[in-house]
Amino acid sequence: MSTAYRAGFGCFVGRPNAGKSTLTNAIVGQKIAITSSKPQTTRHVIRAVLHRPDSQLVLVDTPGLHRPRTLLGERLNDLVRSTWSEVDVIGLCIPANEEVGRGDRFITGELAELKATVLAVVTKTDLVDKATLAKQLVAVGELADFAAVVPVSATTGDQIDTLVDVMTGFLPKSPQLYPDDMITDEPEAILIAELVREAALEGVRDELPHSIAVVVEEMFDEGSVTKIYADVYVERQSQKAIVIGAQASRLKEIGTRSRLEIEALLGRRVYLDLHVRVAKEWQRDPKQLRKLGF
Ligand SMILES: Nc1nc2c(ncn2[C@@H]2O[C@H](COP(=O)(O)OP(=O)(O)OP(=O)(O)O)[C@@H](O)[C@H]2O)c(=O)[nH]1
Repeated sequence: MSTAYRAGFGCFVGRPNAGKSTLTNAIVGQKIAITSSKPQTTRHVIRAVLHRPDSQLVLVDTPGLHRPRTLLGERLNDLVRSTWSEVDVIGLCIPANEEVGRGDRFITGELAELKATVLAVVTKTDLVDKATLAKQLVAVGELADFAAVVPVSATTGDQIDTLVDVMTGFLPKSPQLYPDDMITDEPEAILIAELVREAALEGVRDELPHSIAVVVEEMFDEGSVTKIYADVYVERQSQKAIVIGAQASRLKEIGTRSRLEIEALLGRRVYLDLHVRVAKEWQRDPKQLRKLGF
């Protein structure tokens, strides 16, 4: 008996910090989506293609839906909604260690309008004991009539395979969508920019994540080394000083950290040159936004 091939798009949604990016990484088994301990850092729609003998799940990474305060915020929300309307299966992520709240209810309401199959994913199960998890599964089940409720831990890998099985089961019968060897269709430059941005964000405790943007200006191979020239954009002169640090110590740290990640991504030695520039109020300026890829 032959089983029909299934293929389609899936994505994870949920309030900021719900664990969407980490989950995507755990599923793909490789660092593609960018995680950070700060909320709302996922910006670009990054597809990860998950191959199985009889199925192909194309994961689309969306930024968190949030109250738009700037033009950038509005664009992000538009991006989220347009992504949601294109996918076949949506995993609503709700952390096991935080009570179901208004944010979850808001997103659940938005999802009800869509054609996609919606399942709930209770994330970060490693952070709670069994009794707490059981209670959370009940609370999540009461939120809506989900197609399934799957508890997972991206950190330990627990139930990750099960989640993929469940999501794949909801995909439509379809021919393969992408070639076998494809993991992501995101241009390398954007992944690299995101790695630099992630490193830049790590040390800046008091700044909003949206105040930093990174653009790879030039990238070429020279012998065995890939040379990359990237601009780190901040909004204000004072932020520039913070990113650079005393005697450029922070900038060096950002460079070292992201260079190692980029070398791992490309599998080559990398020379990375970072320039910090002030793009005043860039979050509110449509022209700047377009230049930075939004
Ligand atoms: N212990 C534990 N921590 C997790 C797990 N998954 C994610 N985290 C942590 O939770 C935080 C948020 O994870 P992200 O994957 O960046 O969350 P996100 O939903 O993509 O966040 P936004 O980009 O803000 O929407 C990070 O500090 C992760 O390390 C998990 O399974 N276990």
